Amino acid sequence: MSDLVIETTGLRKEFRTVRGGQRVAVQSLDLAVPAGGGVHGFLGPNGSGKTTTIRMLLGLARPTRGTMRLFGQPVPERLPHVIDRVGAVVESPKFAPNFSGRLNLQLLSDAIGAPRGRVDEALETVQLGGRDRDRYKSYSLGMKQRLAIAATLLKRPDLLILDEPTNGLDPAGIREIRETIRGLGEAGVTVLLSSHILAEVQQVCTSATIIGNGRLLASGRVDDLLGTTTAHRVVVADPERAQAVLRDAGLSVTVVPGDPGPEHPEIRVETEDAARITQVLGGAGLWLSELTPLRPDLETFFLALTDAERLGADR
Ligand SMILES: Nc1ncnc2c1ncn2[C@@H]1O[C@H](COP(=O)(O)OP(=O)(O)OP(=O)(O)O)[C@@H](O)[C@H]1O
Repeated sequence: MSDLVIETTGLRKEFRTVRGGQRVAVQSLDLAVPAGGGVHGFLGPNGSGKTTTIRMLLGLARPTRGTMRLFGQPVPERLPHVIDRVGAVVESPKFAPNFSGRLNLQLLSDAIGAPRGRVDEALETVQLGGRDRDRYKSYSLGMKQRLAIAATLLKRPDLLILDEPTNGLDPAGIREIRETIRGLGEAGVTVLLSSHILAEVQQVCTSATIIGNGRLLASGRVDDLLGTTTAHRVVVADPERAQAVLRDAGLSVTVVPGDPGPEHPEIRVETEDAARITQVLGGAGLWLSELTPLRPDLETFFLALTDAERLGADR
């Protein structure tokens, strides 16, 4: 029994262009999303092949080459056997505009024969904020997106695939969707969350796959991808003396303009050993007002990877 919820091997998709040429949207993609719940980011710049990959997994597009498995079952061949365990929001779902969100869900629930109470349960999870009896057409984009997620929850999926669910939302809408997704991951649902907004995804994902030009660039736990802290930011009243003292102790130090400005410089010390910094400064009678571990964020990591990919592609 495979412990991967999603597994693709050598996946490739070619499209024919109108001029009779060929566009490779996905090439040799090995995607592995572990079972056990949590949010897996599927990250890549616009046009990198995320939607195409998701469409193939859901049987909406046919791969040119390669194999795919959902819950260990080969798809699309065995898709009918696993599709009940999969919820997906890929394109804007079609709801009846003049019916309430609740009625829309009730109709869907009846259509799939879901047990009574599922509609309440799904609405509870996405927090429609008491607007469930209002007409769908009066909903904000964020509410429409939350209703779409609620619709997928009617069958209590083990795997939820969300393609850019925060596209077009304002910061408050993004935060609400993020909290919903985080809650689902914590409740044991495995979520594949595609996005090109990295800062956003970093806050909810435990693991991630990064693609560029249809190719795998990196995959793994977010903590492992980013590595550990290698430097600290230090704020002290006398940065000049602090620099000298730290350098005398053999530490590598750079001075960076602080926030609110260059008149409040901060010191960057290239060590993961926070205790050593406090010991050296304290020994010289210099007291820290701030000590912050610096880690690369996913955005920096992603841009470095995808820039390298772009440079490679231009060659
Ligand atoms: N039906 C199609 N016919 C031709 N080319 C296509 C088709 N669908 C996608 N493509 C191309 O395949 C590439 C990958 O597109 P895809 O939509 O999968 O990327 P994406 O990572 O989801 O991007 P985005 O973040 O913009 O949604 C793009 O170059 C796109 O133009």
